[in-house]
Amino acid sequence: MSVPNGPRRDAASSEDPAGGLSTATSTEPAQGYATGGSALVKVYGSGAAQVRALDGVDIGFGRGQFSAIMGPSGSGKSTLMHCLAGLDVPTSGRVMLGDTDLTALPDKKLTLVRRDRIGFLFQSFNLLPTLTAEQNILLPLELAGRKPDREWLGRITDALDITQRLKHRPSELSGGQQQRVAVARALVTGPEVVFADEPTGALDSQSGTNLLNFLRGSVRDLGQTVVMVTHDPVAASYADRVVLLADGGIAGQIDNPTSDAVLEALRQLGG
Ligand SMILES: Nc1ncnc2c1ncn2[C@@H]1O[C@H](COP(=O)(O)OP(=O)(O)OP(=O)(O)O)[C@@H](O)[C@H]1O
Repeated sequence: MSVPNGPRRDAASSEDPAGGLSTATSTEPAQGYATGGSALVKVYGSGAAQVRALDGVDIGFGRGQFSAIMGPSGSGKSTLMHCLAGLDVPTSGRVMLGDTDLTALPDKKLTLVRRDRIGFLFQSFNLLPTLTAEQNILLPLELAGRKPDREWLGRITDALDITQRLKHRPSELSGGQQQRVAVARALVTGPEVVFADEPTGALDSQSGTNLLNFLRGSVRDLGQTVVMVTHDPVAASYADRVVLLADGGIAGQIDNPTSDAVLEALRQLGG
């Protein structure tokens, strides 16, 4: 799978031609990044049942970078991603999407930001069963009242090798095809950031490899920013950077990770 030349990538290009690749570190504040958080705390429950899922996290993800978030079970990966993506609200701290402070937005505006500026990719493909593949892909645009860019749509679906399957419903597609439809849906709006939660978790290894290559290519060729939560060191090795979490805090980072380096880091964290 190769990645088409994109139509327009206003966000990824202008301010940071280096794509943030060399400058991002896990302890810098949120501003100036595609997405990030400052002093993020997330507390669930109260009293004896209280859990501090995030315990003062400072993190920035550079534009045009493919980042993986890893760590032992319960370390706060999903919580961090959900807070960054505006799916959950931190107890305190600030979440930035570009120059927008998500934590300062009222619910309605946050919904619009999620719809218009963020792409989502989950382990379960979350396609609507009654819609065709094409209708599923175009849904975010439809909800936004935006007209599809047919050329862009054609390029994405060609690159993902699903052009022949667009009239089919999800139940008529393989798991790998369904996930590729979900990828097309995540990219169709030209989002500033794609958040992916275990995107290869439900795929066979060949489909998973294809998907990771595509995501990698979208970063390389389109300047897409991708933030992925994964348990899989091989999946993480496709990223430019791995951020390690432990007990709700940043435990380290690995630039240009190999699966062995990730495995060793996780072993040290007890994951
Ligand atoms: N809605 C919730 N209510 C109460 N506690 C929660 C809730 N969501 C998460 N937690 C707790 O917060 C901590 C962090 O959870 P989180 O799901 O972010 O971890 P994770 O690193 O993604 O874990 P895993 O790898 O198992 O998916 C855990 O102790 C979890 O039990």
